[in-house]
Amino acid sequence: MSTPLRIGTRASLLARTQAGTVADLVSARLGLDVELVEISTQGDRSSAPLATLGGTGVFVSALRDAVLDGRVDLAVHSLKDLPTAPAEGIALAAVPPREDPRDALVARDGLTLGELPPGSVVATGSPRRVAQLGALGLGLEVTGIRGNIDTRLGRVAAGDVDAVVLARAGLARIGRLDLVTEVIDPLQMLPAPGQGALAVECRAVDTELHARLGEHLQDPAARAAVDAERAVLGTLEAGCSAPVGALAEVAEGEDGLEVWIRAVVLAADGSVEIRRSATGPLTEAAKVGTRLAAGMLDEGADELMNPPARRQQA
Ligand SMILES: NCc1[nH]cc(CCC(=O)O)c1CC(=O)O
Repeated sequence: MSTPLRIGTRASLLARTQAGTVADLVSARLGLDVELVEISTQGDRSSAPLATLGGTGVFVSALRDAVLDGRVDLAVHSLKDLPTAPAEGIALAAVPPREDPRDALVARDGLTLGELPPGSVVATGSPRRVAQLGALGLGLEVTGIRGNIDTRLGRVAAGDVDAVVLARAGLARIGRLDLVTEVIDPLQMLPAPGQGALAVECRAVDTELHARLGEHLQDPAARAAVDAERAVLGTLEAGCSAPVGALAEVAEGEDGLEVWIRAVVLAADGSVEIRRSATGPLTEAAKVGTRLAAGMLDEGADELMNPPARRQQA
């Protein structure tokens, strides 16, 4: 192959590492030459709260534009940053093997959540993490934070805050697992749908490339798990800024591989929550997620996510 396959990435260390992982897979398994191309996005250029930048899609659309107009052939995203609505002309070609999806605590002095004294300041910009920290009832004070992983870690090192909560996967990818003081059990904090997984997108018209990526890069269990988790988010019509956690796991059942999914929807402060789980065949992963979320809506999930007071303010 003379012209290399161009892989679009955001410029952050995490994004470049993720794209590098995919580049290595493409080169090893498809035998193609690859080239990384950095694309800057609105989410990278601004330090405003994500919600004010238009929420879910800020990191994603600039990369998709580069795929659609032919500057690059593939885009690599953190799957949890993808909006649930499909994008015109773009195919989700592969979900490679997933990192550990759990959240991680990075706290001063090696402390765990249970060891942080009441009144300790924990920083996170994620409504899902804010709500679940509140639900733990530990008397922690939660404060907002933005910026890349290094910036956030720096706030603990500088003593500005007592702890931050981050995706364990991001820390693993940039080689900072040494800083983790607790990997948070999903019983205490369910991760964001798709957390720890990567999305490899290409042009929908590149059907041959799409098929080869699906065959050689995709981990079928990871794909099924994120399909189930994203179906929860899509059915709830919630974005990445909603207090929704979901985690699907794949295991051998009586009739073959099964997906088991847990999900939670919380009030913003974590004072009320709806929690459910469901299971079904791997081949119907998305249906399992949809069914689970429909049950949560029956229990009032929509009112929890969009309380009347907040509707009036908007
Ligand atoms: N929302 C930002 C974001 N998008 C993906 C990751 C980490 C990697 C992943 O979750 O796969 C992060 C940072 C974080 O949540 O700590």
